[in-house]
Amino acid sequence: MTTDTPNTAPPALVPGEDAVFLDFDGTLVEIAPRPDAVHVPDGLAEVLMDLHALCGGALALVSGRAMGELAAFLPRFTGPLIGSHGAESRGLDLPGAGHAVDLAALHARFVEFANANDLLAEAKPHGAAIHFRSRPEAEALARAFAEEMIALHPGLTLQPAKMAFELRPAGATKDAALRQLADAVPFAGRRPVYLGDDTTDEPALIWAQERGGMGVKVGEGASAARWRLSGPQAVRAWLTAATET
Ligand SMILES: O=P(O)(O)OC[C@H]1O[C@H](O[C@H]2O[C@H](CO)[C@@H](O)[C@H](O)[C@H]2O)[C@H](O)[C@@H](O)[C@@H]1O
Repeated sequence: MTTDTPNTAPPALVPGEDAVFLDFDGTLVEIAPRPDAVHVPDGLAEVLMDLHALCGGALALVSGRAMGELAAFLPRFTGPLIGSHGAESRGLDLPGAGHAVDLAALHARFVEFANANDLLAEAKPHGAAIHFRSRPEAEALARAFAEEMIALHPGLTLQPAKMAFELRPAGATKDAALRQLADAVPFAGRRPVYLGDDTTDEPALIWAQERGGMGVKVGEGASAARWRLSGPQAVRAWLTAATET
């Protein structure tokens, strides 16, 4: 259930006991006008690598982004990645998602619609997204298009995002991926700590708390998380502090 999260900063991480799961956009890095315009601050990969080591390898990035993009944004982070909402991963024993969608045709249709309506199409390895951040008034138009595409592509489902509508494989969710990993090395026996900013993160925030861990909502908005950090800068400072103790 989504509730109003108190504006209470989480207590310090305990790297010897915690398993840390971090969303990317809006959590580790600030939201940008376009998906390819995010700024990754100097030193972020190094902090993540330090914390990954302190946590005995139990730190993973968990994103709706394509895994290859995550890797490209953070080339010096070599730890586990979960991309495309759980449909793909690196360094983890996850099955990935299967579907029978003609992605080339889907991507072409998204580009055609975006060009005709001054929107932005994002081709993803397991789906696609239509972004309306540059034209907020086009939200209903973008949603109608995404719903039309869903109806034509069984196996994909609608994933509302920040100023965007995505199509992702049904069943590929962040919390489903984490449920499959939680009892395996190096995460087993550790307290899950999940940080996220978006609706796609809510089930994972709830999952972490149900397992006796911490859910940390990043930024404004209602959430089921018990803890909150004000934005990516506060997240980075909180993570950095955990590497300095
Ligand atoms: O799960 P996340 O790591 O939070 O990724 C969610 C989606 O993030 C990206 O879109 C969002 O961020 C963009 C850059 O800040 C922004 O321009 C856009 O409006 C946001 O929706 C990404 O493009 C998607 O593929 C991710 O699923």
